[in-house]
Amino acid sequence: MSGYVITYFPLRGRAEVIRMLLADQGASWTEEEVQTADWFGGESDLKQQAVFGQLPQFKDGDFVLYQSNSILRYLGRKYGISGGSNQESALIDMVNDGVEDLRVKYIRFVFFEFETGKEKYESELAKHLSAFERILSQNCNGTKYVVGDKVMTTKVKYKRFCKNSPIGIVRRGWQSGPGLPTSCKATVY
Ligand SMILES: CCCCC[C@H](O)/C=C/[C@H]1C=CC(=O)[C@@H]1C/C=C\CCCC(=O)O
Ligand SMILES: N[C@@H](CCC(=O)N[C@@H](CS)C(=O)NCC(=O)O)C(=O)O
Repeated sequence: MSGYVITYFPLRGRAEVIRMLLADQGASWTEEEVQTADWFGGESDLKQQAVFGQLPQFKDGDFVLYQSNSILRYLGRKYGISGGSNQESALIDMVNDGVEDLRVKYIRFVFFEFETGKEKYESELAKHLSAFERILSQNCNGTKYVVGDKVMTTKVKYKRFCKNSPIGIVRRGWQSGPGLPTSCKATVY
């Protein structure tokens, strides 16, 4: 066993990309599921323990880490998939930060504008995703990854949270997938 533990709600959410990265690397991990009622009802003292009062929490043996993107970068460095130079790493960070921005839009939509903002969200989504497609297409004519040409150097994968609402990142290859806007080329989970 690797000694990895992901503690999160029973959701894909911010834990899913960590799971994807580990799965891509052939690593195993344990899941600690926190029920949202316990979390918000104060039954779990994890919220007090959590550095910023939030999940996911990631453990690598005794090493405990929070912040999903920090966890991704930690694992990226650990597995040697965070870029072959300072500039490659910066480009990877740039794309990941772009995904974070999109995630925030998605969260706003899901939690605050689900009934009222669906049309707007979906119409703007293609535009947001086209930025990632442009980056992908500019590297090796779109046949490889966001950065570099080696397998696992940097990869983007969209994840489907709900119908036609893909978001999320994992450093991975890309291809057309079902359930996405027609202009979007990405793999859907
Ligand atoms: C029952 C929810 C209780 C947890 C509330 C929590 O503060 C919200 C987490 C969202 C924040 C970022 C995400 O990706 C998280 C998930 C966003 C949307 C749900 C997507 C469904 C899924 O990923 O499986
Ligand atoms: N920037 C943090 C955000 C973490 C976050 O928003 N966590 C949510 C779940 S996705 C949470 O713990 N919500 C419960 C709470 O805020 O009490 C990260 O990327 O890990």
